[in-house]
Amino acid sequence: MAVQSRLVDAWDDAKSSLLNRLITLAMGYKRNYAVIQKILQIGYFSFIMLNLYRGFNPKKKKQPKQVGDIAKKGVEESANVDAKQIAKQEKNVTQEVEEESSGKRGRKGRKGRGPRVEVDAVFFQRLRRLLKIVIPGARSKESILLITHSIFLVLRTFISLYVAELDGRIVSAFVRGRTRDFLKGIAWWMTIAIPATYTNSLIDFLQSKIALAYRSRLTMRVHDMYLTDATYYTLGNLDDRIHNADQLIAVDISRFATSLAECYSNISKPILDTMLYNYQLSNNVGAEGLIFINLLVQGSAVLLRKATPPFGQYAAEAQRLEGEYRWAHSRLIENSEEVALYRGQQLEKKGIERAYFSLIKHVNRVYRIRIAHGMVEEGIIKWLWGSLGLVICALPVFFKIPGVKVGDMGSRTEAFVTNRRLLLSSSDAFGRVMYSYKELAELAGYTARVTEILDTMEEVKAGKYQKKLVSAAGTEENQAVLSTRGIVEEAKDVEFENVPIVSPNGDVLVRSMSFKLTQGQHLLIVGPNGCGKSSMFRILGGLWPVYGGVVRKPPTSEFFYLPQRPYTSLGTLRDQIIYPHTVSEMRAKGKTDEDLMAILRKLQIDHIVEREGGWDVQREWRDALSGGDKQRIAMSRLFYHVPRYAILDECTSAVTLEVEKIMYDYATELGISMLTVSHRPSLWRYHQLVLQFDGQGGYVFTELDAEKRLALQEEKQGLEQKLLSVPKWQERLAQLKQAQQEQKARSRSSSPVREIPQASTKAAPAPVPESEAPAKLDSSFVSVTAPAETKAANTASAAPTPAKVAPAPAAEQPKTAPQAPASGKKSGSKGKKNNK
Ligand SMILES: Nc1ncnc2c1ncn2[C@@H]1O[C@H](COP(=O)(O)OP(=O)(O)OP(=O)(O)O)[C@@H](O)[C@H]1O
Repeated sequence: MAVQSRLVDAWDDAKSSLLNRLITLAMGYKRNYAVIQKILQIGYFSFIMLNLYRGFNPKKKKQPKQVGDIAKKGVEESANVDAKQIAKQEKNVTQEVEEESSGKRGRKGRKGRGPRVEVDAVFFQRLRRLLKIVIPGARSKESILLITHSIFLVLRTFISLYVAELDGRIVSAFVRGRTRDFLKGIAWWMTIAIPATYTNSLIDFLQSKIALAYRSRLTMRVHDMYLTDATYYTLGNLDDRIHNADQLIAVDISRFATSLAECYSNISKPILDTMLYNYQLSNNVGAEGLIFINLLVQGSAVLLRKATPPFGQYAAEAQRLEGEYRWAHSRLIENSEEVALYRGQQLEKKGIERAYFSLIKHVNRVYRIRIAHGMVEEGIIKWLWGSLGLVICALPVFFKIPGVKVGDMGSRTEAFVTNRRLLLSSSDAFGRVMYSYKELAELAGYTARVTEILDTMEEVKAGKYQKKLVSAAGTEENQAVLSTRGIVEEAKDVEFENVPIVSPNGDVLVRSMSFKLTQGQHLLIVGPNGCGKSSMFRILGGLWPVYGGVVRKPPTSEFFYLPQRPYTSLGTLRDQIIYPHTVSEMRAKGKTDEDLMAILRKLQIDHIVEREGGWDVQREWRDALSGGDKQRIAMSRLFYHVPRYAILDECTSAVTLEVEKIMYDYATELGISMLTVSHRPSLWRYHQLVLQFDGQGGYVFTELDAEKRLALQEEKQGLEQKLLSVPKWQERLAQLKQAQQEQKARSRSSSPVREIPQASTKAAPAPVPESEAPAKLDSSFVSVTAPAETKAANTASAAPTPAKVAPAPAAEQPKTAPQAPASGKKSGSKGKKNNK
């Protein structure tokens, strides 16, 4: 019993001491309420700031090997690796490039196999790089716009805070029935509307201006890179990474700029709003409840974030597919004439629709994902957090909060309305921070696309290409060629010294080429299709890399290129002739329209000026001029610029021999050295040197004796024509032999045999010049069957009856063929029948 009573006493003591302590704690809490509130508020805001900071600066994850890394090794460093490794590596690069272009990557990219598109350290690293471009300095136009924009964003938040309080006052005046206060409140409401509406409109305006300014900065930077060093060419021809640079430059940069500008106001303002509204709320309802509810909100936000699909990845993929679809259309427009003449629209339609449906399939998939995600998102943000908010607003009414007065119904209504408005604004702001995660993910997608083009251009400019290589490129011998780089030196003459000709896909067309062309000499380049004739020009023009040896040449400005399909620029007729000069450059050069007219007159195309309506008429010259006109306009460019060297790549294929002669004579007169690719023998006499490719990797560089070569060519053509007749003559010979055998057989079986006098039975051999005869015909051949068409011809011919010895088929019969003497009597039955 005693023990029990002792235990009860001890328990009572403990209870009263705990109670005392709690009372002391509560008293202390009440006494220091203001300080505690401050500490809680500071702790709460520090926590929010830390969370935000961590959100924007995630830990750097170990980066997977990117395609670029592999590619860097692909061509450049592969000399140090054995052939097996190269083949394997090449296969990987090819596979990755193929996957990239066929859009198979999808979420794989997230697992580290492809370019990452996530809101992570890589994204912020890329974004920082782009921000340096779009906001180049603190005093730049963009900074000033951003600061002004930020000021108005803050102003709007303060206006909202004031409006929340005003709203409470108006409702309170209404509940209390105080007409004067109510009207005063309404008057303020109307007054505040003026700065509020102005601020809102200005925020939208400034946001658009910022987006435009970002776009311009980035576009200018990309143009600077894209339109120098022929990057627009190398990007498409020597590298496989960028398939639609036009889409990237024209559309993706714009989307990035808009998204970046939106993200700023959609993230910075809601963050500021959340802080200010929550601060105000914590003053009104106490920091404790707010912290508790915010912890719940933070927890659900983390869940929501985890459940957010990779929208950035989806945005990037959608952009890529948009680009493919657009490209399919632009290809059709570019080649509309060819497609129309082939009636190839059905096939083209299939291709275009394939691109379109790939895009639509992807967009639909994203829409479906968005439904589920949107439901979860709205359920949490709007409904769950909304109800929590209502609980917070009611806290001062149901719980006694130190320092917060709960007055009459009017004050309670005022407090509730104000808090509810604050809470709505706060949850809206927090919701926008949450939604902005999605926008941020999309921004990550655009950032990745824009960074991709910048990175690729930088690498391409530095000579690092990623291209699907031909299988032959993997051989040890070819790798040795691909792994080195040659030297380009400036010189007066053109000289190749042991230079390999290599196509961008690693095909070694000629292992080592050497030749020299001094100024004033003309070089003819011949060889079968695809042997590397134009490739040599591309190396000479600096478009393709030099993989070895030494290229000595004058600067690129000393060369002028005339292709088979001349380029027509946008602009006037004058612009076509002076391209790539501008009119002011033309004037500075001391040239006038009369000079241009003189050039056109020389090329017999001066009538075009009047026909088209003068020098200043603008047209789509590609369609307005015929093929020959375009080639002559291109020639006029040559005579306007008068370069030291002209590269003529089948540039006279559509003009007459007369115009061709005028062009070559005039170019020679002007001292232009010509490097011509042409299969026309008529051009030989203008060249002293010839570079002949054999199409097997070999070549001959020698002097060109046009007369001798033309004679040889003629003889060769004659022989080739004769050789064409050989099979027919052989067939004929076989017929004759067979006829002879039949004749002999018949003569042996018939008795008594009437001897045919030898002289009269001798048929003249077919009238074949000796050189053409495949074999000497036996003179005893008589009365054999002629081919149908010959028989008809013979029947129609005048008497005497033509020989029954069949001549060669009509088409093959030489014009000088003598008539065979008649021998109708000895004709076989078939011959007789025919003669009837
Ligand atoms: N941009 C490119 N990318 C990959 N390969 C290319 C590229 N341009 C040309 N080639 C390849 O290089 C090889 C040589 O091409 P090139 O244009 O020099 O031939 P060519 O001798 O001028 O032929 P043709 O007489 O038909 O014009 C061809 O096999 C071609 O497929």
